Amino acid sequence: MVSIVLDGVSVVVAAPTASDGRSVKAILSEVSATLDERRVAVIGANGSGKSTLLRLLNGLAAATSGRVEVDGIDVGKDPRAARTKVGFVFTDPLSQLVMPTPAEDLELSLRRRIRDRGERRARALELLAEREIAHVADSSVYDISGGERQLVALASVLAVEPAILVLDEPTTLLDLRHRERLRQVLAGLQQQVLLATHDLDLALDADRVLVIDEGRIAFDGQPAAAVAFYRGLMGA
Ligand SMILES: Nc1ncnc2c1ncn2[C@@H]1O[C@H](COP(=O)(O)OP(=O)(O)OP(=O)(O)O)[C@@H](O)[C@H]1O
Repeated sequence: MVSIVLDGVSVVVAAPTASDGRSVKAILSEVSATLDERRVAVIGANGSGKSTLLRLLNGLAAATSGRVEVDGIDVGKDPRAARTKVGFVFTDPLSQLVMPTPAEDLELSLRRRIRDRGERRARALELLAEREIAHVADSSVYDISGGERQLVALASVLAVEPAILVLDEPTTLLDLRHRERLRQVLAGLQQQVLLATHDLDLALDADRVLVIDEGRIAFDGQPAAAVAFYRGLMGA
């Protein structure tokens, strides 16, 4: 399995305050982990640093110190190469569906791989059919449901066959049926999957779970133990 290496990673940002106007805030502090399991979940309180950790993998966030590596590529040195390895699915799929219809969005993803327009369209429809959403191919992305949009975003990201799939709170906007669909899809993927979630059932599907607390890894291990630890941390 592809590996993700976080080696002493800190992310520090300027956090101006009324008193000194120049203080800084550590969003992540000295985070180290080598992740080579197929399914890794990251859980933690709001604002603990989960999204920032995920965004380090494709260079959307930059490490202030330490090293981030995906599939042997140093993200800090070559974020462009890292982005070819990492597919990113955001909580709100509308933030990443850039074309008017699902079919066109997939065709855009496929443009470098399939030059012929007819072939590209056929492949786009095939990929939508694989996700059981072929019926929305030519609808406006604004007219389809949030669950359908999430599946379109996933299909578009997977169309370029990334080695690693990163998802930031992918079930937040989904009803129970779409959430189950997404869980099944994730379980069947060949890619390494790293996701941040508040959905503890989704975390329990993982092979390994990191609990982030105030920018540090507070627990790293088996899902059931990690969820129990997190519940304790939350006083729940
Ligand atoms: N570029 C930035 N500049 C300043 N503060 C930031 C920046 N990025 C993130 N933060 C802050 O860092 C903290 C961690 O944010 P992050 O989005 O990583 O948390 P999270 O664990 O994903 O939270 P949630 O569960 O609410 O989505 C938050 O307090 C956030 O406001």
